[in-house]
Amino acid sequence: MEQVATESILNDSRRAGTKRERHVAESDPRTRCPTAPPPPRRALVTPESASDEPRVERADVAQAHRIVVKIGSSSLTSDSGRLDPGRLAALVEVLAGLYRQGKSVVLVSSGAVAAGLAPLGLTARPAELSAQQAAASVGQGLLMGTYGAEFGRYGIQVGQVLLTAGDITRRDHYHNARRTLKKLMLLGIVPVVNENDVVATHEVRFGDNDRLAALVAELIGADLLLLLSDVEALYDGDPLAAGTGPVAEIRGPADLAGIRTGTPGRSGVGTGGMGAKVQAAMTAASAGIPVVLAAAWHAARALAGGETGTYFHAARQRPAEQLFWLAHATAPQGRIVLDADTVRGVREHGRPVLWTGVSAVEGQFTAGDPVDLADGAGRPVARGLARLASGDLIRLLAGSPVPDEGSAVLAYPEVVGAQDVALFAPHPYAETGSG
Ligand SMILES: Nc1ncnc2c1ncn2[C@@H]1O[C@H](COP(=O)(O)OP(=O)(O)O)[C@@H](O)[C@H]1O
Ligand SMILES: N[C@@H](CCC(=O)OP(=O)(O)O)C(=O)O
Repeated sequence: MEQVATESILNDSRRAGTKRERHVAESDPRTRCPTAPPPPRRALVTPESASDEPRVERADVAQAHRIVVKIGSSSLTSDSGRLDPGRLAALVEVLAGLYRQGKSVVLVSSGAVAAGLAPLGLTARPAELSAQQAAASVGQGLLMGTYGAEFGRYGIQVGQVLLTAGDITRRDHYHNARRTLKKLMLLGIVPVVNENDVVATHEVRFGDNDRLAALVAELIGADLLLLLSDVEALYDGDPLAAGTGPVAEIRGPADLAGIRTGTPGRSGVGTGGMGAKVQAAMTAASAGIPVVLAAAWHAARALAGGETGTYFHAARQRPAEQLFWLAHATAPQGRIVLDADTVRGVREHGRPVLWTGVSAVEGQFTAGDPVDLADGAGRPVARGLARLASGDLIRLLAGSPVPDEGSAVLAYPEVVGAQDVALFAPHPYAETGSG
């Protein structure tokens, strides 16, 4: 799971109550551009103080109109790890209530692999990818059949939307997915989204659906993301360990300091664990979307703005869509290491990356590809869109002529334009590796 966060999120977490089901370049003349660069645009959202937008509070959740609800495998399965139709029915009843109020709902549902276990005679999630894919192939149909029947009881139609990480990475596909989702909602159909497990590979895979849900929330311009799981909230440590407790709210990255998240719970069917949920929640929050992380059995209460689960405050401004996509939906094709002046210029002044500020090039990319920008210690600073192919950049740095494009490059020596940079912020919470 990529540890990408935007600068946009702000700052004071409070621990809440009970412990119930605990299961639960700049001035260097070398870097001056001979032609005027485009005016620097701050990457993503600037801190909270820069905005006059009112902060959305938890109680406002009840007013949300366009809602993405994500439910994990662990909340759809019985203790034996099989799909539990009763749990699906309970969720659908809540979502149908939203629908009746005229709200638009997109459901991101895991559970395909779990639903396929029994028909394939399996008792646990298989480790082998092809076996998971076979289970998902059988299970996705059963999952949709059950959702179709349950929503049908309320006169609601559902539409299946299967996405791969690759679909989201490509900008034209990203836009296509948005068009389809919006059309379905316009038609009064509830989209049921899952990863297209059957074609996903180890390399290009969401794995869990948390990040997918955050991306879908941005895609449709949601005003709420509800992440439902088998635990009542984000805990400040392993929920099963003594002395840990639920966290009521996260106002920004600083609140994550000291919080330890582990891998999936004991259901044995979830995949991402709490780290993936926190990452997804922060991603959506950085896009200006408030997030509630709650237990599936508290879905109705969470949607009514009740004090349950963990509330992640949204950034007050939505970032430019292109920068959100760049930071969160793309996969870097290579890495450009920058000198210290250029790092400062990019981070603090929104300046472009000039080839003279590049100290090393890693990987193979072509012009237009997403690349990570790193500092001298290799720490990722930002993601940007390369204007030069890696080969040309390496030739340029070596002082060799660049075929065809040489004169253009020297006249306008930006390797990454200022408007094509999305800054990263470090994630202060720790992954423990155990749930
Ligand atoms: N800090 C934490 N707070 C809450 N849950 C945690 C934490 N660390 C690990 N977990 C585990 O994460 C599990 C939820 O992740 P996962 O099994 O992937 O669920 P899902 O199927 O809903 O995606 C919980 O059951 C819990 O045991
Ligand atoms: N796409 C997969 C999701 C796998 C999974 O378990 O995800 P999650 O429960 O969100 O951690 C499926 O439908 O089985």
